[in-house]
Amino acid sequence: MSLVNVDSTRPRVLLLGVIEHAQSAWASVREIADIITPNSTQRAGFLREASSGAFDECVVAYRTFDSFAVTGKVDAELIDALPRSLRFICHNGAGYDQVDVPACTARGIRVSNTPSAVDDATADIGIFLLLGALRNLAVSMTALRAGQWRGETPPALGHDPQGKILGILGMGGIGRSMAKKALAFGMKIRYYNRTRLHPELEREMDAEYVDFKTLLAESDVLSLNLPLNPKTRHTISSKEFSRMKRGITIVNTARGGVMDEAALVDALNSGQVNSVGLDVYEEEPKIHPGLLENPRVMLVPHMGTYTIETQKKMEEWAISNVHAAIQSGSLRSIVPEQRDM
Ligand SMILES: O=CC(=O)O
Repeated sequence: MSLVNVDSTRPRVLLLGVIEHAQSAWASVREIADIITPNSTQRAGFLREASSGAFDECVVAYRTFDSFAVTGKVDAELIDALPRSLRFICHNGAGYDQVDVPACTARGIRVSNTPSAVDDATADIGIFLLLGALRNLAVSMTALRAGQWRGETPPALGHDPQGKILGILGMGGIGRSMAKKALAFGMKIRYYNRTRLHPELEREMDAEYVDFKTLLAESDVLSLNLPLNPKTRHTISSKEFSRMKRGITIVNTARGGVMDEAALVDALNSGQVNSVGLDVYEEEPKIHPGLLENPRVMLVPHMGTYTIETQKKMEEWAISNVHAAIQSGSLRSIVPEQRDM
């Protein structure tokens, strides 16, 4: 543990990860709280450090997606090692599948994420992957860099987005941003979500609400925009692929685990899925070899929010949750599962 200028009357904040961009927002936290950072670099050490009392009296933890490398999942075991004083976990990211929310709830810890800050950047990558997968750009981009122009076997002709049905599975902020951008490419929007959108929002995106089976059956392109949790794991697997139009294109900027990667490889190999654009993988940073080998797969390494502007926005949002926790004992954006807490 390292700690600077400790004042026992000031609240303590546990910093899990690094603040890269929002330095002035973070400085304002430093003014009102003592910041504690772990020395450990892997989970076993972190658990020992936590159990030794190094983080005692911390009230809030700020965490980044990359802090997973040090702490592993924020699960019951980790929470048990953390001090009883901890009341809030402020996650920097929209997706919070690294945090076991029911385990936090059981210990009275409230969790926040950074919704909406990520919407545009993630949808932009979604559109890039959608166009890239429709146009089979992975093949020619790789060939060009290898000095082979379009390659020995030039890519098959691609498809235009105009007039195609884009099915959006999960119509939260990213799904809605994806819909608006896809409209500009002349796509027709259908969507399925647990709760139907307000009619005004549907009109804004010219989006038609359909059931899950219809979405699978009618989409030319399917975009996955749903969060990963135990209920959504492998929402798309062999049965679902078999219900899709043959030759469909799929884009996933959500989480790898919402789609069964092994079943996806089979569906690509059989031609049931024509092409795919992926930003996320089931076991990042490992990628299924069947995806790496397949030229009809367009891959980027989880870069949905990887822009200076968006990273800064996300940090500022997560820090605003730390502020709210310290100053008013509440959170700006508590995760939906805990809204009644
Ligand atoms: O993947 C990015 C995020 O969850 O914000």
